[in-house]
Amino acid sequence: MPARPGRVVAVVPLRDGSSGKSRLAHVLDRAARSRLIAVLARHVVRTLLASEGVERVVVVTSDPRFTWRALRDVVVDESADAAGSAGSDALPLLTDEADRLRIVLQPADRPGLNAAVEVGREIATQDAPAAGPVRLLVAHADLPALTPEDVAALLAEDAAVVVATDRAGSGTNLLALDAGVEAFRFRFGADSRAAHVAEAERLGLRAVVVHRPGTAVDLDTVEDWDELPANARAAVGLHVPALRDREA
Ligand SMILES: Nc1nc2c(ncn2[C@@H]2O[C@H](COP(=O)(O)OP(=O)(O)OP(=O)(O)O)[C@@H](O)[C@H]2O)c(=O)[nH]1
Ligand SMILES: C=C(OP(=O)(O)O)C(=O)O
Repeated sequence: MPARPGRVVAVVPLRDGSSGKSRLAHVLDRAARSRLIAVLARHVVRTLLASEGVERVVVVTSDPRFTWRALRDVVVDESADAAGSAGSDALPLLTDEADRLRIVLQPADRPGLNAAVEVGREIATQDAPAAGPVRLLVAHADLPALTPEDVAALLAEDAAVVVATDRAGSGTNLLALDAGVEAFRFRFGADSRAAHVAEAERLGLRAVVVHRPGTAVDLDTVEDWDELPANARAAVGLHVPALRDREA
């Protein structure tokens, strides 16, 4: 059995519903990009909450309003039973997952992706060590093919640092890390796979690089869309299938 901390907290950076997916701006208008960001985030958060061993999910965002709207279906129980028992003017009933999800505002004076992940690490470790050490699982919010099996595979790796690369093998789509290693600096951005492995080496930690279809496919470009498995395209819904047509 891996000797890694048993408590896993997932951290999902999600900037906002308007500035992301800029590399799709030539084929999707602003409203469609915003819908796409929401669909992708919902998929990633649902997958993490459904993954064995993930205790809670912390989404760090500069737009909590957008994020709450995007994740509403995850936390609000829309079943007929819930609607019937709640009455028309009652507050909505929450799903079982609701108390395992936290949406956190990224302070304006701590901008950028790496700062967002750092905020997530601080929150994830707030109750450690009293409640036990934490394993951090950082996951980008735009991974349409991610499955609970992918998450399990990353968590099964017995290395202090686990990097799941993007399609090109140069970026980092997910990163698992013993949260107690505070000296580890997040290096998301260009060539982050190499930067994260170098960071592990600097600290004398073992790093493992993982490349799986479900972890490698993010959705930044039209080419990424072409690489998506059919079931992941279906999960994304109606907004993107027209990408090729609109480009022509
Ligand atoms: N909280 C937060 N999340 C960020 C920030 N920058 C990027 N992210 C998130 O990090 C993940 C990876 O971001 P990118 O791959 O750069 O994607 P993107 O936001 O769509 O950006 P572009 O395609 O470059 O326009 C996504 O979940 C983003 O929402 C940031 O400054 N703050
Ligand atoms: C942020 C990263 O990449 P991208 O912007 O391509 O998702 C990364 O791989 O660290």
